[in-house]
Amino acid sequence: MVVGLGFRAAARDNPAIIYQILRALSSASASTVAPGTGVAAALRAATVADAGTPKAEGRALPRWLPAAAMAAAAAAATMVAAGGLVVSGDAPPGPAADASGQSNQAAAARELEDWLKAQGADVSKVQIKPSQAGPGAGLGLFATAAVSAQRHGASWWSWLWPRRGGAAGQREPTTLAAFPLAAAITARKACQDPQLGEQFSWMLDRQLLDERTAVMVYLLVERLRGDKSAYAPWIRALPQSFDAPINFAAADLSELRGTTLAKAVEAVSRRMRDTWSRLESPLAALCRDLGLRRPTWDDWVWAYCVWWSRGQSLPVPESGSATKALASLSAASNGHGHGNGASGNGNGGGAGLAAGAVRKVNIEVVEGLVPGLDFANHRHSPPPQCWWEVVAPERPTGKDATGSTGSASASATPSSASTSASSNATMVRLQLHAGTRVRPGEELFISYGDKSNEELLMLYGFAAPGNPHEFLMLYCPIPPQAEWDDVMHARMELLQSYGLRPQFFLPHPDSVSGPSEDGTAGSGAKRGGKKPAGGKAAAADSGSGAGAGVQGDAAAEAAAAAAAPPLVLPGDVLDTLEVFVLNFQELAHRSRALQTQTEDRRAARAAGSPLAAVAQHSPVLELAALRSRLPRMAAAELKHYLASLGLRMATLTAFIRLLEIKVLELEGAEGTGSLEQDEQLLARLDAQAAASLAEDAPGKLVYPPAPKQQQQHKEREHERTRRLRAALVYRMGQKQLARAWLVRAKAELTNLLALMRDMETRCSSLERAKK
Ligand SMILES: C[S@@+](CC[C@H](N)C(=O)[O-])C[C@H]1O[C@@H](n2cnc3c(N)ncnc32)[C@H](O)[C@@H]1O
Repeated sequence: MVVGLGFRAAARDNPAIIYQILRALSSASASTVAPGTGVAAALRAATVADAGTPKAEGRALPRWLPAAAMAAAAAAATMVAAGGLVVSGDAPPGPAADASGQSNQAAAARELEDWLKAQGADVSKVQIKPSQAGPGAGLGLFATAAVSAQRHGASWWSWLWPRRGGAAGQREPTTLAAFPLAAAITARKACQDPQLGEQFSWMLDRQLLDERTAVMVYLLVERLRGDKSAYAPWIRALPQSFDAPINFAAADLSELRGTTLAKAVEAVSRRMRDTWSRLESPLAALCRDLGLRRPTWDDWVWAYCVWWSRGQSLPVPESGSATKALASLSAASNGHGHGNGASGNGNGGGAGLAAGAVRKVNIEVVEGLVPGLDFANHRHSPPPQCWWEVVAPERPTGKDATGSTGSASASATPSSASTSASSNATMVRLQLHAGTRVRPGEELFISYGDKSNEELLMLYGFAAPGNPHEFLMLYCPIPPQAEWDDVMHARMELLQSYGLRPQFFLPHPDSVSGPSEDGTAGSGAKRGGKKPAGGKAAAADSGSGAGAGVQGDAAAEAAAAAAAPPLVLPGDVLDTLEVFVLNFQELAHRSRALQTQTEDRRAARAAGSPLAAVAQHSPVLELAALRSRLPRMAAAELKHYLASLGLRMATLTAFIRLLEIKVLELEGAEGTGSLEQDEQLLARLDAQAAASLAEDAPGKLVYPPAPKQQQQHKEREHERTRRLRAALVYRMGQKQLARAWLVRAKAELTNLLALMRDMETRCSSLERAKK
């Protein structure tokens, strides 16, 4: 069975290619690597040899969009910084202060701020210091002044002086900080490296190295360059270790037993090791030539984690604001002039476009790390105050984007960017959401996107309690391809025609919207849907213990099922499940129906007629509605519905089986115990955190300071607890989801069976009466 990474978190490593490239690099200095040399031949050979290697699945960069949650955080006046340093509030370091901790971190943050200013950043309204986002959150961005951003729309005084109020939606966003794109670390920047630039350019031009790997390799080399690196102050402020599970020790990993993440971590670690095994020696030779120490596996993991936890896709407009440019593009493609204000980071925080103001602006997407902005932490609730966008200097219309845009700025060296946050440099701006106000000293949050805890933990090393974007991933078991019979082939072909995979994602059952009246799939989570029940509430929703279901005698069971809210399965989930229960004839029938539908749509498109909405492939069956119509149904209709309900019964049974397996994986002997046990463990951790908070109260001086060994031991304990807590929050969410769906699915099956029985009874009595 293919282990799919539900969150598309796998790195796009191309190990064979990287190996060849690095080998080539190691045997040639900057001036000697050129097309047509022996190196070029070696690389050509490498590309040919690699042609058969399947491409790793690409994934969208973690985009920092607005959304929701920070949790247990407030408790963390004492926390272990991501760099493994113990930080105690804001108090200046006294004799007992951990010299390697707070003072180092504060000094690193100050040095970073000076460096950012020298690059041309405007950080006058922000400060980088220890975050309060949660245990291990490291540093964060804080406001140094009170700032507020007015709501979009007319000002309150506009009825008095209408013209001074300005048009609704045209207000410029309030900028809290601005970072020059020229200082961003991108593949282009790697190409400008005085020693390695030519090699990077040459390899990227020939697509022998992908942009992300180039940036990771560049990051690694920059770190090894130490004080000589152009980014030294930034690198010094970065975490030295990460809580992402690829760094977990075996004991930490065992806390994830039975989860999708555990499988994903295994797969990613294997790929990373594979990449490293190919990278290691050529990279070592390269570093030796540069006079740097030999890079280690830990260096590679560090670069990998830095990239995945801080990298961004930067939409760089040729002119003006990315938000407006994106709005203009969508307005132009929609053929009308009112943008929706969707920003570069998708948070809709930017100013909208006034009607008639459409001006098409080209955008180039650059992947990279933006020093300074990358210190902004995430939360989903309360909503983050900030969002970011790239703003290029205004240029006259009509020019082509690619040559002369922000990308040109992106290619400048850091030092040449010291033009201050002036209007002639492309800047990445941290903007305040309209209608928001921040106080001095308040931590500024952005959103990393509507990410589940699986994604947050995998990429960023933390999980957010009460995350509204949680989902459960289920796999349909597939035998090895060599064992497929005709039916299995037909199943997989139909699945592929639907554009589906043998796996699906389940948000909380309360957040799924039902199918619309025309039968179109109500797939996915309902926006602003009911918040998933957490903790005890969810446990109550889900019965008790592993595999808990509706218990008691048949009457009580039926009554409980009848009282349960109806099960709404997202359309794609239903379609996927049905593919695995249909028989051969039914599969062929579905295939033909799909073909007809495709042809109809093609014909409609050619004729310029409106396209019919794509309907969910399985029929809409609302049990309550069917039951209320039952007394009026004729025999033919009853038979028709009995056939459909028969299929639904099989689908539900398969679904329940998958859920039972999942619950067992999570809570059974191979898993990590029951949800109730997890709740108790989390409560214990909270109590311990509260106790140690009192012990390590900010400003409390301990003299003499604890011996280094003792401090290190304490730091390791903190790290272990932090990882355990993150694993707990994530796995509890998974257990809650699995149980909630199981209870709902079992109740639906009970109701469905009762309805089928009643239909059959009515059908036979109608037929008897006819005779
Ligand atoms: C883009 S960086 C932000 C800056 C980071 N705090 C630092 O010290 O460098 C992302 C990392 O910040 C931390 N982080 C961000 N938001 C967090 C949150 N809500 N809770 C805990 N850690 C968080 C995680 O370690 C994550 O990998």
